[in-house]
Amino acid sequence: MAVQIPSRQLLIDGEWREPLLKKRVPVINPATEQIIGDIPAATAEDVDLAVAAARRALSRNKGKDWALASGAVRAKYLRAIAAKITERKSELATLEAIDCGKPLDEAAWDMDDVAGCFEYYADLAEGLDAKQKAPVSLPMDTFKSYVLKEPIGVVGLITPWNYPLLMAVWKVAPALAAGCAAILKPSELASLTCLELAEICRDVGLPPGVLNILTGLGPEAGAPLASHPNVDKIAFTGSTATGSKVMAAAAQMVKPVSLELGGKSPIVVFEDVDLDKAAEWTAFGCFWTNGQICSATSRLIVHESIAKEFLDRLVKWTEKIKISDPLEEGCRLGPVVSGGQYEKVLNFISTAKSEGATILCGGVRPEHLKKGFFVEPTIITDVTTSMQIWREEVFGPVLCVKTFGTEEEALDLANDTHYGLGAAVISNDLERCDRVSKALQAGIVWINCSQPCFCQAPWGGNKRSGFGRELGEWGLENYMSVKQVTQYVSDESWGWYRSPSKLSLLTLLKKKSEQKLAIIPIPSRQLFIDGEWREPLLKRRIPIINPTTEQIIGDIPAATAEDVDVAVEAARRALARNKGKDWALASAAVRAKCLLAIASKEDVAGCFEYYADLAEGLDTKQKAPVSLPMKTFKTYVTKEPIGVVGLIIPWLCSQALCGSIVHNHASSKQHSEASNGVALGVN
Ligand SMILES: NC(=O)C1=CN([C@@H]2O[C@H](COP(=O)(O)OP(=O)(O)OC[C@H]3O[C@@H](n4cnc5c(N)ncnc54)[C@H](O)[C@@H]3O)[C@@H](O)[C@H]2O)C=CC1
Ligand SMILES: NCCCC(=O)O
Repeated sequence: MAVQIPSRQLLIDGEWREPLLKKRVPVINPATEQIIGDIPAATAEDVDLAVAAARRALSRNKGKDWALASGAVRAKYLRAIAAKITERKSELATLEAIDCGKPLDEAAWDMDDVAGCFEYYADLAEGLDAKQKAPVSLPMDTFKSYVLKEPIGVVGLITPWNYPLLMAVWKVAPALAAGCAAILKPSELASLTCLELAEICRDVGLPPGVLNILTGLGPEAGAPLASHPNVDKIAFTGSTATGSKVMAAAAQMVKPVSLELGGKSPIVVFEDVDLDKAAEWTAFGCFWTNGQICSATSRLIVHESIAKEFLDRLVKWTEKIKISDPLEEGCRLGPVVSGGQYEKVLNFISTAKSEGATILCGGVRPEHLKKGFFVEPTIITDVTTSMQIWREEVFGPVLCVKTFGTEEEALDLANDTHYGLGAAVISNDLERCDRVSKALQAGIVWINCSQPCFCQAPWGGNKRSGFGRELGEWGLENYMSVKQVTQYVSDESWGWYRSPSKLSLLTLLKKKSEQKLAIIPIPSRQLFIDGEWREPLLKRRIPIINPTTEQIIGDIPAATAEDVDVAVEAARRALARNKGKDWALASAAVRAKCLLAIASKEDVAGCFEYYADLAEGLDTKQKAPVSLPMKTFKTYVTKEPIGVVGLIIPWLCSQALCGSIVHNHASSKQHSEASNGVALGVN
């Protein structure tokens, strides 16, 4: 089928604009290896124009046209875009399939998801208005406080090629719903549908500059966007290596980022499963989207008692997968996206072979396809945990396999990765599934399935898979900043300073307490590590100077990298002790008790007490159900501690601890104790 590729330019300020340097990048159909068109290639000069257009969009009519318009106004545009996507579904799906190589049926499914995502965020945009000015309950009735949620501003959205339009829309829809203006930079390997989104935005009359679309190369268009001083936030999906560069660039401007990166996700298959059902989910979990899914469950961990029979069955399912041109009817696996990706996948397979692994099936180009970047779905056994194929993301249709004997062994294997995006568990024992889900270190856990993804539920990873969550209400939060508004509502004057007409009581009290403080001895302390006072390994100390008298009044221990290592180890042990049950996996009420015990001993009690209350509340908020449009799946959300956290605080530490200068003013004694106690800890 000859498909017409529209010739497009960059979308800047609501207009098609030729790139200033007039560069273009060829579009190659990965199924035929032929050049079928080209896309405009933006450079830093175009990024400047797009950022300026986005800023204008935010400030036009004093913001009332977009950022300060009601959510209901923005929802109308989102719904109009959704309707156009649905109207053009078949054409868009075809463009997607020939651009990135995904089977046409999958591309059509993506277009439904794209329209659904715009609809979903239209609903959330409407809901935003009613949620503004949410009151904050305060312990003092002389103040009242509320919270405003505001659009972050101009956001840069950088996206990959595996779901070219869907990954873009996971960012575009919530960013626009929130009231941001955006610059989208899709992957140079697949941008056609994003350029059609540009045409759709023009069709529906989206205000100029609200969405700008810059196609082009990563270093030439993505990098200047990430480092641009007038961009307020970057949301990135792509490889861990590029994500780290984007984060470093954004850090120069202290710009927030959210990162959705790679993965090497496990699927654990227990001995009690229906072999065919489990085999189909295992194949789908790794071979769907031609294996190019960041959350692909590409490490199979199967119980040793069923391994042989299960693998026989899995090979049979795999060999039945129809590999063809993505536009051919019934295609279930197309080519990988590019020549570079094809070479990369084949190199992974040959390295696995040379390291001693066995190619159980696949591993080569399908015989019937002489052209195109096709790789047969591949299953690799005899894998060790030190092999590249076990540790690194392939981003192609390659599954590696290990067996286990006990649940504990399965979990050790599953969590044996720097990544933490997805994980799946297949078993008929739902209690076991629940237990295993809790212990899997991943942002998304599938039970008795792998990969289904709903725009209502949060998406994102831990460890080197990135941070921040897309989709659901969490996706909207990504593009909003939270503003606290606090008002003094008492008729009394504040009374902190000595009034010109009378000496305030508070000032007198303060003077008294200062006098008392002058005679308080400064305790001599060490570092607090692993529940013990420990002298710094290099035995260094820093003098404490009383800023009023300029005298040395004591000293504090000075940690170095060596002590940090010891403290981090202690914190990791604290998390792992008793399989986590002593702290991280203990009920939050247990942690609340500790906070209350501390509160009773410290003058900084208010903050500890407040978080003790919140900790107690955490338990009942776990497993919050997410309402889904399909009855065949159910989803819930749990909140887990991030892990070991380093807390670095400035010299105003006692205030930081109190959270408020209003009801707790700490003495200098408390200053030094606090800085000893909280330099590093487990959250
Ligand atoms: N966590 C998630 O939700 C997803 C993660 N991915 C990950 O993405 C990777 C594959 O996608 P690719 O497009 O190859 O990733 P990539 O990291 O090469 O490119 C991603 C995007 O970043 C741009 N880019 C490249 N260099 C840049 C730079 N220096 N500064 C700014 N932007 C730059 C590219 O042009 C592209 O638009 C895989 O590793 C996969 O795991 C893909 C899809 C979803
Ligand atoms: N089903 C969408 C998964 C997108 C991704 O690769 O993250």
